[in-house]
Amino acid sequence: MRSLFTNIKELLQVREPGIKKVSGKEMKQLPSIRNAWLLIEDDKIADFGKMDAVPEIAADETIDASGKIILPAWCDSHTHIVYAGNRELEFADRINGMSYEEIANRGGGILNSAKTLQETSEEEVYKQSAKRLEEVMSLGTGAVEIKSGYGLTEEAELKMLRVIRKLRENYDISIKPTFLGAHAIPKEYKEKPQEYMDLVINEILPKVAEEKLADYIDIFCEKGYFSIEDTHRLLSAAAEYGMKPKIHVNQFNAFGGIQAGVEHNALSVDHLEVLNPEDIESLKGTETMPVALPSCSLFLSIPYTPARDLIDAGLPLALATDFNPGSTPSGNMNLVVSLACIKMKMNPEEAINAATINGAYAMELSETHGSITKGKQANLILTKEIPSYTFLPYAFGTNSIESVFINGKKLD
Ligand SMILES: N=CN[C@@H](CCC(=O)O)C(=O)O
Ligand SMILES: [Zn+2]
Repeated sequence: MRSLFTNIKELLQVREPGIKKVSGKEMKQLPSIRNAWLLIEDDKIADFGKMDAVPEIAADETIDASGKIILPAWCDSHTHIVYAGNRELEFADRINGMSYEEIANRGGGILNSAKTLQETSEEEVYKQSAKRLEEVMSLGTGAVEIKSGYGLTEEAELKMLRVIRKLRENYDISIKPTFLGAHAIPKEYKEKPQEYMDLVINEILPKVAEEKLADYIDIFCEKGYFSIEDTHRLLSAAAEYGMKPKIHVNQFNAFGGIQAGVEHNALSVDHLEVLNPEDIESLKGTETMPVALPSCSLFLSIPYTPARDLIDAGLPLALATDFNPGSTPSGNMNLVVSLACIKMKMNPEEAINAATINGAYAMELSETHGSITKGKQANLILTKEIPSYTFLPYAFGTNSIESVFINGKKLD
């Protein structure tokens, strides 16, 4: 099947093969072709160029994209899409003055979601999660990472990871699974947290590895959750199974989480709302991608990741949603890109790079996703008629997407 797009107002994020990520000043560059054509063949990008030099092409269908922009689908490298139920009651509590921390301390928060997930059947968790996955695909997401972490028992963590596996089997979208057993300390381990770490490392992790249920390891390295020592221990154990770290650090406190991640060659360090100059220094010269989650900052009214400090220091930055029931009940990458511009002072070019090629890097997908490159997966966003790509983050409440193509297929 060959589909030809013609008269594309602007074809965005056009790159040669081999670009894994963009950093610092490069993030300001968003290569594009104005008045372009694009050919997709089955699930891949076959060719593209300028309309004034369009070759004779025998296509099965031709789509006139006059006035419209085409860009690569979003790459969302940090989500918790698999969960059960919701936490709208805690949302109301927060409106009435309780903090996220206070809610967690009274047994709510992650433990609340874990209880619900433990009590929900695998089929039902799948059903609820599939609905969310379909929603984010329709919003332009073409590759996604999904974490466990609302199980917190062997049975429930494996249940979550099997749901992720089933989503991978049933949906034509790249999904990268991450094991986040160390997301919170269950109530029964409150006085003996080391025993919970023993359970995660000695019992659950080997089963996850045996069933090949996760590519990555994650931990919530935060005061009141897991320490630097826990982080070193878990990441060392996971390395034995070939699982690379993608870890939650510096959400509320900066106490060495980034350095721990970098020491273990983390693929990404995520959140980073609270950063000190040493954190930025320690990321320089590494292969670790910093990941910002601005919808979480919006929802919890916490600081936004200081994107300018990171980018101006020459570092790369990726943007992701953090879609989860407690801190970010939204998987909308379009909103993330808008917030990055409005609240983090990222330029539209930087935000689009962060949400495409750098997001792909944070899932080890930059060879196949994240740019308009010959041979890459045909994962595309076709916009409505819009004045420019800056209109996407500018019109933050508007749906500017006309259609989404994943692996060459247009979503219904
Ligand atoms: N911070 C840790 N984990 C999730 C939120 C968990 C929750 O509140 O359910 C996050 O990334 O924001
Ligand atoms: Zn998260």
